[in-house]
Amino acid sequence: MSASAIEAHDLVKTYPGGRGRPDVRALDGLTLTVPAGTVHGLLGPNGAGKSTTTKVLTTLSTPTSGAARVAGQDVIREPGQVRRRIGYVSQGTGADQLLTPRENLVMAARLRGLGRAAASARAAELVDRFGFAEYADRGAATLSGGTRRKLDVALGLVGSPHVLFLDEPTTGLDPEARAAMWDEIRRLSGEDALTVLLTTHYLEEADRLADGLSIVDRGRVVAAGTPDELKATLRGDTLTVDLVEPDADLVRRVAGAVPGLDEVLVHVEGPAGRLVARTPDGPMLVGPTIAALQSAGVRHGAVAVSRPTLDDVYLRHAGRSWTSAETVEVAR
Ligand SMILES: Nc1ncnc2c1ncn2[C@@H]1O[C@H](COP(=O)(O)OP(=O)(O)OP(=O)(O)O)[C@@H](O)[C@H]1O
Repeated sequence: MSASAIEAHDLVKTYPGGRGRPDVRALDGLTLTVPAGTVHGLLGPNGAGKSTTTKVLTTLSTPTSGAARVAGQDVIREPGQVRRRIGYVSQGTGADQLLTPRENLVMAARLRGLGRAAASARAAELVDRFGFAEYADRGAATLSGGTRRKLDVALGLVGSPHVLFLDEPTTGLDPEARAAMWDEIRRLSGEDALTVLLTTHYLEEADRLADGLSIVDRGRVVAAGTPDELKATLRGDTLTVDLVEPDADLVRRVAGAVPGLDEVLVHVEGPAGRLVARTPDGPMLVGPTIAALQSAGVRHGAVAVSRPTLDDVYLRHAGRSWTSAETVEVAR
């Protein structure tokens, strides 16, 4: 296998709009390279094109144009070869709730063409590796959400893939189960030199887990690199001021007039609000910003200066805020 486990070049995928509506360009020239043995995060908000990318790379969907190779094989010309080398864990559970985890694993192994004895051995290996011994012979429906999701991942590994695709592996899990899943994914990639491509809309997940990241917006990769590299592209600090019953227009006007405050965002949710701005020197700007807000009669709470986060990176590259794309307004 080449050093890249996934190479996608200029992928375009167009869906018919239907009823006279224009076509939907779900992928608009998406290019992606994932080195073998790494965890790569495809990060983007709903509708960015993450699932469509995964479908093309797992051969479930044919691109309108462009090319891609996965585990050294061409997804369009050699889809069968690609499928033999990958595992895919979709958003919904792949486990049969009427079977036990062990029976699910055996069935998946049999479907992959393993004989009875080999399938049982593979299931036992995965039960052991995922620490399922206690649950292995209970109905899958009785498992906790986190354990069920781990079973999904184990099912994705039955065929000993080179590349594992995880579509939103922790959506719907509580924080503890999410952290356990992160540990599992890290362990998997470390132990087996497995390449993992995971889609997520959790910035924290991408930051903690991914060796490399591609930020996807409107069907294109708008920024790529390690989480630290991406954050390092932003110089300066983020200044955040909690607001009490704010007048968004007034706050935007006042903050926008403070020299040195850039990319001022005002986010209002019910009686609470938040001012977020970028600045080359956060500590120096706290005083002038608070003075300006107070002299305009704006009531505020906590003030914080922080180093850039992936949220800021996304804002810079996609031109809109991550956490509240619909509610945030940008003033420049
Ligand atoms: N089968 C389809 N027919 C028409 N449009 C589609 C189809 N599948 C996806 N789309 C559209 O393509 C765009 C990208 O969708 P996609 O599901 O890839 O995004 P996503 O980033 O995975 O979002 P989510 O996090 O919601 O799964 C969206 O505008 C979506 O509505």
